[in-house]
Amino acid sequence: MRKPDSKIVLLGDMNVGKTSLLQRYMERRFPDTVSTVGGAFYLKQWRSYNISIWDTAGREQFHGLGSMYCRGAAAIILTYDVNHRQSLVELEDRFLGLTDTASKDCLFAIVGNKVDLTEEGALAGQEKEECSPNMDAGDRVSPRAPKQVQLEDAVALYKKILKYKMLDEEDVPAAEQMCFETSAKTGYNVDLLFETLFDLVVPMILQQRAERPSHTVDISSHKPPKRTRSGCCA
Ligand SMILES: Nc1nc2c(ncn2[C@@H]2O[C@H](COP(=O)(O)OP(=O)(O)OP(=O)(O)O)[C@@H](O)[C@H]2O)c(=O)[nH]1
Ligand SMILES: [Mg+2]
Repeated sequence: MRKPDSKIVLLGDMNVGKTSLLQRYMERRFPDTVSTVGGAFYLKQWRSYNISIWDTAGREQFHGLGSMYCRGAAAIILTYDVNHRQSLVELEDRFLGLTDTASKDCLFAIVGNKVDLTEEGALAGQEKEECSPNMDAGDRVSPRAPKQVQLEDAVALYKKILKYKMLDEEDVPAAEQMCFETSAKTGYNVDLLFETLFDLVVPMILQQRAERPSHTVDISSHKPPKRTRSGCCA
């Protein structure tokens, strides 16, 4: 297997839907999930590049592994549940520090999942998309409530992250481009999320390649050393 060209990591509290988002994108379905143990990864070919996408465990007991998974990451998806404010708070309190091992120019996306459970999601007609024949989880009817976390709260967190990382707003993608509301259940915005990130990491891959010292020796331009009379090389 070829070494991945880039790495994207999903972080966030348990139960916010990290595994479901990844399965929705990679397998185009919404299966029953079990709480992740440690981590797992998928490999996605995007154009001619291999991108690894790491799913991590949100459970407290696996917290120590988070920074290991983030090592060298080109992008991190910080995931919360729009129906649980605390899951957004946890991103700042518990997960942001884990990203210190990521690449220095790491991108951040902030993703509020489970919008299908909100009144707003229902009004936006997201239920229509979910009637797929492959639906095998979550097809129970859920009571709807107003969203507990607004998109502006995610935008505010994005701006805090830039400060924490000492990044200039002008040098990174705009908050509006990097804050998403999704539903792994209906598929709402899931392709947009992953594919926006893939398109943003490709130039990073190209830049890394350009900066990497070349180990290739051009033998056609190599001249053999001149021989001296004594037979030693000059
Ligand atoms: N209604 C709805 N339920 C969802 C959505 N995404 C995930 N779920 C449900 O939420 C529960 C947790 O989903 P997971 O994907 O396992 O959550 P996780 O973030 O991977 O959790 P950990 O692995 O423990 O960190 C499951 O019952 C999912 O079916 C969504 O968009 N809408
Ligand atoms: Mg999981």
